[in-house]
Parts: sequence; structure tokens; C-alpha cells
Amino acid sequence: MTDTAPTRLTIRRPDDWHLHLRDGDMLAGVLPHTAAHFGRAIIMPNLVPPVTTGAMAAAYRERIMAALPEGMKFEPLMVLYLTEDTDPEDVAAAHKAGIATSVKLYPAGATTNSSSGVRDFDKVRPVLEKMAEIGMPLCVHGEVTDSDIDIFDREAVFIDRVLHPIRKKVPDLRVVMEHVTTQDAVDYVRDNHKNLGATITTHHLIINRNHILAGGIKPHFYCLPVAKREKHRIALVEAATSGDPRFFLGTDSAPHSDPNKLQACGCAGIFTAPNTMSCLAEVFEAAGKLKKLEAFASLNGPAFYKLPASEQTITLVKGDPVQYPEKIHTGAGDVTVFDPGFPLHWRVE
Ligand SMILES: NC(=O)N[C@@H](CC(=O)O)C(=O)O
Ligand SMILES: [Zn+2]
Ligand SMILES: [Zn+2]
Repeated sequence: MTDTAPTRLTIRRPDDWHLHLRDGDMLAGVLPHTAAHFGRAIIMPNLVPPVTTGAMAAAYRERIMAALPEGMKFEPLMVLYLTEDTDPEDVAAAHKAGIATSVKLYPAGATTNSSSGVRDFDKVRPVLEKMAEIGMPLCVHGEVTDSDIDIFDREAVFIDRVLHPIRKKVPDLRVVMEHVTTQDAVDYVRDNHKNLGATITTHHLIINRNHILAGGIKPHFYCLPVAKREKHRIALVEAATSGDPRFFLGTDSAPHSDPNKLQACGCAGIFTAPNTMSCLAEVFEAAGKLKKLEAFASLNGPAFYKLPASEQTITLVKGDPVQYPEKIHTGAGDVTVFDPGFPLHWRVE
């Protein structure tokens, strides 16, 4: 470290544009870890049963606020789970009433709790057209589910077969490609200037597929979309640290209890809420782009969602390696915290 390398960084309070909080005891256990650092988060609706209507989103938001510890400030931005039966008028009413910020498209079967997702994309066209009309964004889990498509190719194939056709048919729809994992997705966002953004997770900036599979299988690095080759990770770091306003943080922090992760058929999801900001500071510093962290974590997301950036700030301080728990204990079981595999020197003051 040179004398001039910064050891403090004050940025606007960040937001998380893709977060799983679950419900009940798990919600109570994980929420404080996000609320400690983040002002707002887009709350994914893949509960069982999924959050499909404005009334369900309003009730879920109340459960989140009831689980928030005294004295913590946090604003959940609710999302409706799109099904082939979604009523465009319910979506529009929930948006107008400030209950729902966006709608989430899961291809049926693509990921955790997505069985009620969409099979026939033409069936949801009326909802998408209504959303385009009222300026409500669509968040997309961008993977095809065809068994003949290799799991490492599913994001790239989704862009060609599903996403691009939808965007051609409903050009005014504002779309967020969630948790992008490939150079292909980064290039697609860069080449399509209108109405398109992408979230990038903390863990996809740090791990590639070797981390999951080389030297023994590591269930705690398994998530969807699955981490790809190193060249894709490098493309993600380049996009995230570039300052390009179309790329912003969505941690996809997705808690599953250890017994649900560590079994013959383990769940997909990585829990990064407690140490995300420390991980990101390390990644941005290593890239020589610490100054772009604020754009990625605190400015680009609100700009895409047409919301003001936070008026609050947080300060990251560099020092001795940060101590964070290996797991957190919740009423729904222990949840292992993401281990980036290197020491974290930046902590949120
Ligand atoms: N990312 C994951 O691997 N899992 C998420 C679902 C999702 O975001 O696809 C979950 O809900 O557990
Ligand atoms: Zn997803
Ligand atoms: Zn997710």
C-alpha cells in the first residue's frame, strides 16, 4: 500500500436492487444484515406461495416492516411475481398506489420457487404492454430452462430466444436483466441503449466456476445463474467498475439453511448480505476503481428506477481484516455467509 492509497471512503448509502428476504423466522434473521448497510432493496417475490398480487405484496411489506428491529431504517421496494394469470389492472393499481415497484419474470422452473413462472411468453404480453404504458420496470431472471441447453449457456440463449424478442415486441418496456453472469449479457446491455439495465451480484464479481467445482464441490458457491468461466467474471468486473449507469448492484443475497444447501440435491443461492460492502470495496480497489463504487452501489440503481439517490451516507474504513461470522443463526436454521476466499480489509464504519 502506498502512502496515498485511500483508507476511508464515504459514499451515499447503497441500495440492493435484487434481494431475497424470505419470510417468517428466516426474514427476521436475515433482514437486519441488509438493513445495517442498505437503505432500500428490491424484494424478490419467490415465496411459497409467490407474491403474485398487489394485496399479497402489501401484506408481505407489512411483515418485513414488522420484522425490522427498532431504530433501523429500511425501505422494501416490492415486486410482483408474474404468472400467466397476472391481471394487468392489478399490476397497474399496485404500481399507482406505490405498493409495487416492479414485476419479476421467472421462466417456469428456472430457479428456486419458480414453478408458477411463465411458460408461454405471449400469454403475459398484455401485462408487459400495460407496464410499458405506465413506465413500470420488468426484472428478468434470464435463463432458458430447456433440458437440451447446457446450463452454462442458458443465459446467452435466453437473450436470443426470449429477451430480445420480448424487447422487440414491447420496445417501451423498461427491463432489468437480473444477476448477469456472462460477457454475452454485458455486451447485450452495452449494445442496446434503450430501456435496458442489469444488476450484478457481489459473488459473481469474485467467483468463477472453478471455485464451485475444482478441488471438491462447494455447495455454498452454487447459485443460479451458475458462475461461468473466468473471462466472464472479468467482463462483469469491468462492467461493474466502469461507472456505466446501466450496471448496478443487486446482491441476489439468497439465504437457504445449511441443511437445505448441504444435501444430495442442494438449493441454489449465496448469502452475501453481511459482508457485501466489504467484498465490493475489495473488488473495486483491486481493479483500481474504488471511486466508481458509489456509482455502482448507490447511484446507478436509483437513476434506472427513477428514484432519488439516498440522502444518507456510509463510510468504509480500511484496516485490519474484518471479522464476520462464518454463519448466522436464524430461527429457520443456520445460514452460511459467503466466503470470498481472501481477507476483507474494508468495513462499514
Ligand atoms: N440466485 C439463486 O441461486 N437463488 C435465488 C433465486 C434466483 O435469484 O434465481 C433464491 O431464491 O434462492
Ligand atoms: Zn434469479
Ligand atoms: Zn435472486
